Amino acid sequence: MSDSCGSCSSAQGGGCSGGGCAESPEELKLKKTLGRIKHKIVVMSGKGGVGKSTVATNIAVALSQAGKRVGLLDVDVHGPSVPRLLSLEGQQPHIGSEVIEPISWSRNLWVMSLGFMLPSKEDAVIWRGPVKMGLIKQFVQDVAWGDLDYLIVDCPPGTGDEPLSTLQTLGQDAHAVVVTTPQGVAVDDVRRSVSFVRQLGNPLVGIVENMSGFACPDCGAVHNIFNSGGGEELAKEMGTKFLGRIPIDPEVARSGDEGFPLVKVDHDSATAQAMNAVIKHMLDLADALQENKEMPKVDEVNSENGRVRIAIPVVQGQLCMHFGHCEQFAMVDVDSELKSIISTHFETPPPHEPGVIPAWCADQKVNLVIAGGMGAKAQSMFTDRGVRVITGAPSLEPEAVVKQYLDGSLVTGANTCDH
Ligand SMILES: Nc1ncnc2c1ncn2[C@@H]1O[C@H](COP(=O)(O)OP(=O)(O)OP(=O)(O)O)[C@@H](O)[C@H]1O
Repeated sequence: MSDSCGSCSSAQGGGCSGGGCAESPEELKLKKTLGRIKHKIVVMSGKGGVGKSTVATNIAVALSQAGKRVGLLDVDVHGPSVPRLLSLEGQQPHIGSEVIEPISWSRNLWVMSLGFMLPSKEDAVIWRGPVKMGLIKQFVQDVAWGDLDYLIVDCPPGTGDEPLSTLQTLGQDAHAVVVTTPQGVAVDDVRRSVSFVRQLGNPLVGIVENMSGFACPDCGAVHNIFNSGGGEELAKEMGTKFLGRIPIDPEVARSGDEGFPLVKVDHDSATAQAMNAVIKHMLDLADALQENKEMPKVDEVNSENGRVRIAIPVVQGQLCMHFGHCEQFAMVDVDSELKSIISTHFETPPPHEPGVIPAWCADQKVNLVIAGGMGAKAQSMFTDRGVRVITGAPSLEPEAVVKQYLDGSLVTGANTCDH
């Protein structure tokens, strides 16, 4: 068995043929299911009770109201609350010999939750890690989700088995949304969640600050009774997007208790508008994927005997969102035929002056630059030297960015420096 086979599940199950790993029927089934889902969004939080399930449910409902085909998966094995939030308590999904039918909430929103499987809502679930991990995989692979525009996953809080298993099952193109409240402790926990997502190499959509200010039921205005802005500061510090603030609103709690998500029953209040502003970022993912289609494929980029050098500006070991302010460039050499990384080394660029870095990159035999933001002038200077440019890449470790680029899962957002 080759070294690279050692960690694969086929090898561990004894099914590796040695000349390349044959995928097990389960792995093929999972791949097929995931191949029919355009966007996977995992809603996480560092801490419990910050409104993660409320946000996940409202995202799913709002996307379905926008005409998208949506699946909502509640993998909070210790406190599944989605059935209550959608008035689906007591529903029983049909379990066939090969598939489980999700519960249909509307014409284009389907739901699966462990809550449907428990005999009563008082039942506690005491399962160890491997059982929970198996269950999460089964909920993705064995549920008849069909063709979806979005699968929204409500994860338990923290950075334990369930979020790990969820992201590993859904794959490297699953995006994370991290929910926090403005308080310091929650913000610290979120810092851990963001690092966790990055370590796994998954992209983040960004951070939502829930329970931020108070929406007065009498005058409709939002009052900042406690601190707010912690989530926004953290997003800035961690180089990710701030998706917006949602105030504390008694209507959110009431509509949740009654099983009608706020975005279904209210379109005009400050809170409904705040939620819709957050959801707009999920809708923008589709546009980003569209832009991605224009991305040059690795075999369309200039190369030297099939070896393409990709330069990524980095700061503190991760892609730097501002091209001109990077500390170093990671030079990642890839085999354009095998679509694999050959080697990575780091180079310190000369001081940033207009035109200097494009010339220096060309001297370093760079064929492609993948950056967060880059001005139009710099882009054309690269192009003039035969160096292709991709902008709007996420702030991840350089090899994680290149792996996503090579397997076609790199999702680019807005060019953060488009002057
Ligand atoms: N913006 C808000 N305004 C008022 N109440 C809210 C708001 N967001 C959430 N809540 C309420 O806070 C409580 C906790 O919310 P929710 O269950 O969504 O949190 P969670 O982070 O998913 O919790 P858990 O850690 O238990 O999974 C619920 O009663 C919910 O109705």
